[in-house]
Amino acid sequence: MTPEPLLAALSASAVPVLPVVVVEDAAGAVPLARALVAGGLPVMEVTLRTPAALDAIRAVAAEVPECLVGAGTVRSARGVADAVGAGARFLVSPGCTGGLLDAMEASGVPCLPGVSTASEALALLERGVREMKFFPAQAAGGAAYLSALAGPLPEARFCPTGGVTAGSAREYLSLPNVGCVGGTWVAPPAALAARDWTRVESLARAAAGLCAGVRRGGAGSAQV
Ligand SMILES: O=C(O)C(=O)C[C@H](O)[C@H](O)COP(=O)(O)O
Repeated sequence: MTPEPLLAALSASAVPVLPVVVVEDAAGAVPLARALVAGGLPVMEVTLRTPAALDAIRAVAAEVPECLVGAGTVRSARGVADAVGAGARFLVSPGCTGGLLDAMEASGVPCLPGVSTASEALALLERGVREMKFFPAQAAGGAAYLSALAGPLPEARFCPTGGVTAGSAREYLSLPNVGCVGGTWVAPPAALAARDWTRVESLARAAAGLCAGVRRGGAGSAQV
């Protein structure tokens, strides 16, 4: 069964912003998810970069069902299995290999494999994958680069991540080939370390306000 495309769903939602979080303390994951939901962003990508990540996914999946929790920094078939086993409802990777894509597709949950070049995007399109993460977005060329890909690769839809900020999110979202934007600016490591959920909620609310209603791409506008 082909899972529901993630970017299409986020793009169609009121607020196409994907908070990326690096969780050092699994005990903070539930209040973090609740703060994001309260701020208007009911989705969270937990990067598999810390020992606490899988417990964090497990806790949010069990206790905050209104938050769509997924895993980021998925780099291997093992990471796919661990993340889905913990309850991840989507998977995001910084780059992609054939083996990783096989595992992601077999997982049964929506995936955003990472690319940063036209050739990598073409390789995914060749496999029938139209939704991808563009990483590291800012360092790889930013909105100008993505805009340039829209001509030759009109069917590809991207989630730019890596260096995206409150200041650049709207510019990305105004591109026809961007379905949502992602990043840690909504839940910065310092706020998580301080367990400052009020700050996270207010950053989420600001991001939601900033990005609501921006004209954007997404599967709905994907004309091939
Ligand atoms: O490796 C992955 O799969 C990732 O999830 C990478 C993250 O999306 C970015 O590292 C977030 O970048 P910043 O928003 O600039 O902090």
